[in-house]
Amino acid sequence: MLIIGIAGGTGSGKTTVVNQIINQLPADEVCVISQDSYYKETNNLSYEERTKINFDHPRAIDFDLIVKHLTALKNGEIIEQPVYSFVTHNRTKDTVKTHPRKVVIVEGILIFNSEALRNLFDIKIFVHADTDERLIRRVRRDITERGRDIDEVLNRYQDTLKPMHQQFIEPTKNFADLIIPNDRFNTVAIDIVRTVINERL
Ligand SMILES: Nc1ncnc2c1ncn2[C@@H]1O[C@H](COP(=O)(O)OP(=O)(O)O)[C@@H](O)[C@H]1O
Ligand SMILES: O=c1ccn([C@@H]2O[C@H](COP(=O)(O)O)[C@@H](O)[C@H]2O)c(=O)[nH]1
Repeated sequence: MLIIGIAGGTGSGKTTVVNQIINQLPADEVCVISQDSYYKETNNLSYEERTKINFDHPRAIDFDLIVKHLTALKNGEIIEQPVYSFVTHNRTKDTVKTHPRKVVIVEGILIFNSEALRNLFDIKIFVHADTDERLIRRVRRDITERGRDIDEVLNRYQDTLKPMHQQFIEPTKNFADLIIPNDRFNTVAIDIVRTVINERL
């Protein structure tokens, strides 16, 4: 099994890069684990309280469960990946059966913050896009796909996204084996990653 970790700031294009990597691979040879699925359960909080959570701080993530699930996949076991709702800011009651595959891709802003998780990756990739580009993408995406308004996105950006990016996400670039510049679509980098994967398949 080849386990690839793909980190990078919000809006850097991690999900897009993952989709570009996997869209030419046989579906039964690859699976994706999203860090967003592993936000800690907050059933004890009201919706109002959940909107105040700092989702860009490592303590918001259930790293123990990601490590447990990844280890289970490595051991050939099927896992029940949680499903997260950005509308309710909580896990839903659903799960997605995720089968062990030859290639497992884990993507998320904070995945290189956990040493235990880092140690499970065979290849660590950091997707980079400039701050202004990421902000523009985030504003567009959160309004069209995640039901937010412009004030909510900009306030969250100033109060948490920017400082958390500087404190926790950008420094983990140093752990990367490969940095993909993604201000524009980077087909050369995607081809290189695909070649590495194909060699291992
Ligand atoms: N290289 C790129 N050029 C232009 N837009 C991009 C690029 N990569 C991603 N996007 C767009 O930016 C937004 C955020 O990308 P996404 O892959 O969801 O980022 P992330 O998963 O890192 O938050 C999406 O709307 C996506 O279509
Ligand atoms: O309920 C939530 C949980 C998280 N977020 C934001 O999501 C991004 C991480 O997702 P990307 O796809 O990598 O952008 C993170 O910056 C959180 O602030 C949210 O808005 N609501």
